[in-house]
This record gives sequence, C-alpha cells and structure tokens, in this order.
Amino acid sequence: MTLSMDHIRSNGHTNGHLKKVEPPSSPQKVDYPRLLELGRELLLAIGEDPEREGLLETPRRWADSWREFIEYDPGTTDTVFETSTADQMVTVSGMRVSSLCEHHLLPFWCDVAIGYIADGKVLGLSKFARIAHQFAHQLQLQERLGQQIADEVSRITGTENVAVVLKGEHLCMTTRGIRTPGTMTSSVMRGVFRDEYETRMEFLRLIS
Ligand SMILES: Nc1nc2c(ncn2[C@@H]2O[C@H](COP(=O)(O)OP(=O)(O)OP(=O)(O)O)[C@@H](O)[C@H]2O)c(=O)[nH]1
Ligand SMILES: [Zn+2]
Repeated sequence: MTLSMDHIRSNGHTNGHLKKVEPPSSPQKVDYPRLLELGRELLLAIGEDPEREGLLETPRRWADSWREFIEYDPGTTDTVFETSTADQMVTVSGMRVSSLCEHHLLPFWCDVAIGYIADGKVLGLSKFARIAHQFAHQLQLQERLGQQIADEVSRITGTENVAVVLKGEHLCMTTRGIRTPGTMTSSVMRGVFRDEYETRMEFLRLIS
C-alpha cells in the first residue's frame, strides 16, 4: 500500500466538514493453542531444541506475549467534559508507545504528540495516551498509526482541528537490513492545523 502525505492529510475531512469515523472495533482475540504450537514450530524451524531446559517455557511465553499485545485493552478512552472553551490549543506530547511493524513483525516505538482545539468538548488528559496505545497494539505502519489516532481524537471530541506528530524508531531498520539507526517523523494535520500556517507553527513549537 502506498501512502502519500496528501492522502494522509486529506483523510478524515471532506470540504471542511467532519467525516463520520466509525469507532474502532474491539480488540482481536488470538488463537492461543495455535500460538503455542507455532512457538514450538518456530524453535524447530531455526534449528533449536524445544526440549532443552532454557526453552521449555519459551513457546508459552511467546504465546503470552502475542496475547498481551493483540488483546490489549485500552480501558475507557472517551471521557469528555462539556465546556465553552473554543479557543485553547491543547497539546499532549512525549507519549511513548510501542508497536509492531507489519512487514517484519519487529518492534517500533514512537513518541506521540497530539494537539487539538476543543469545540465544546474537552477530552480527559489520560485518554490521549490510551488512544495512542490502543492503535499501537496491532500490526502497524507508523503513518497509519498517526492517522488512526487523529481519527479517534476527532471522533470523540467532535472537532476536525486535530494534529498528530509521531517520531519513531524501527528495529527493522536499526537491527536488520540496512542496520542504520534513524528517526522517522510523520505528521497528520487536520482542519486549522493544516490550513493555518501560524496555528501549525504554534503547535510544532509547543511540542518541540
Ligand atoms: N513508511 C513506512 N515504512 C516502514 C514502516 N515500517 C517498516 N517500513 C519499511 O517497509 C519496507 C519494506 O520493504 P521491503 O523491500 O518489502 O522489505 P525488505 O527487503 O525487508 O526491506 P529492507 O528493510 O530495506 O531490508 C522497508 O523499507 C521498511 O523500512 C513504517 O511504519 N512506515
Ligand atoms: Zn518493518
């Protein structure tokens, strides 16, 4: 799948109107017995002996870690408070989330910054991190993660004025393949964050 920045920036709003975004579906369930078998198969496939002492519990631990990742429950993410505030920019930054890249099934982590301008509803502070973790707990692309976080903040707060910046480090780039540490920065700018240079700059200053 090819994602251009134009595609990312245009998603979630059409002609200035908020596009209806469906709430995310509940977390997937893993097939735990199958994961246990696969864990053992994996050890065999790489030439290991699943009966050696150090590996006896490894298929179970491996299955557990997949279950923990896939069946992650973010808790309540949508507590909002009614307010007359319509002119404050709120930013929450430095939220580190871990995810798995969908190409290599290797971890990546991102520092997530979210900004929005409330229009009648403010979102509970802790909910930004809950939302970020919620979408990180699936096989991901960094760009899609940012897009889904923006969609969800927008859906819950009812405003299209949402911005999300992610700075990620991907183990599939740093520990294998090209083996080059580096930071990937991706951004989703919606509404006034996209349309107004000053607002975008203010957001970027506040999160830097
Ligand atoms: N844009 C984007 N690319 C990613 C992300 N995670 C991993 N990738 C990249 O996905 C690409 C997959 O490329 P392929 O050529 O199919 O796979 P590969 O042969 O393992 O590629 P190399 O990593 O270059 O060795 C690589 O360039 C990865 O760095 C992500 O979140 N966003
Ligand atoms: Zn990868």
